[in-house]
Amino acid sequence: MLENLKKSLEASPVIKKGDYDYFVNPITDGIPEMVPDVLRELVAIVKDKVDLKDIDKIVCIEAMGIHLATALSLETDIPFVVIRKREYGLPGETSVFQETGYSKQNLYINFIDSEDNIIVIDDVVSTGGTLVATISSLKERGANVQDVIAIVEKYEGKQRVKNETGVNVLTLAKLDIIDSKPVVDILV
Ligand SMILES: O=P(O)(O)OC[C@H]1O[C@H](OP(=O)(O)OP(=O)(O)O)[C@H](O)[C@@H]1O
Ligand SMILES: Nc1nc2[nH]cnc2c(=O)[nH]1
Repeated sequence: MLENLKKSLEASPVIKKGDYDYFVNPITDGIPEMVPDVLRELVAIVKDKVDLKDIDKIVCIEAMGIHLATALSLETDIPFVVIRKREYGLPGETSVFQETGYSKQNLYINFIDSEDNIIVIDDVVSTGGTLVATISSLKERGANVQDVIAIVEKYEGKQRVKNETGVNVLTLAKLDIIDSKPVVDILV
């Protein structure tokens, strides 16, 4: 299963962001072009693995969670909300400090209500900084974070998310960068 995803991840160029090895792939960057069949296959697996019947909202993180949430929303008719990198200053907005292996910035949460039953979908969990901060913030708002999905797991971030939030992230592929080359295992 997911042979196309494996091939695509293995073909990812690796660039440097400071000391950080950053892989470039359609799922995580939108370049090279995303093949619709791969996206369909990912959504089919998420639908199969996650109980979506009581989910009020799919929540994704700008930018590279948006195409995943869109595809899942079209397949399930569940609405989605984007955690943005832009501040709106709307009533009820909360900010989250996001730190990755190569960046630091604020994210802004709007229109996720107390008691909303949500799933979070993102492209990659690496250091876990993004998901730890967003899951904690969503819980503080009173949302019930039923499931969290990241298509690719890199480094030890998934374990960090588990340790710091208690949430198990569903990941479909593990990618390590060894000698500047991606090494990939499919997990489902
Ligand atoms: O586990 P972490 O180390 O926190 O890394 C994961 C995050 O890094 C990327 O986001 P980025 O802020 O680069 O934004 P993008 O989606 O716009 O590429 C990715 O989309 C994840 O949200
Ligand atoms: N595309 C991409 N996104 C990331 N987010 C965190 N690490 C990475 C990475 O290596 N590549």
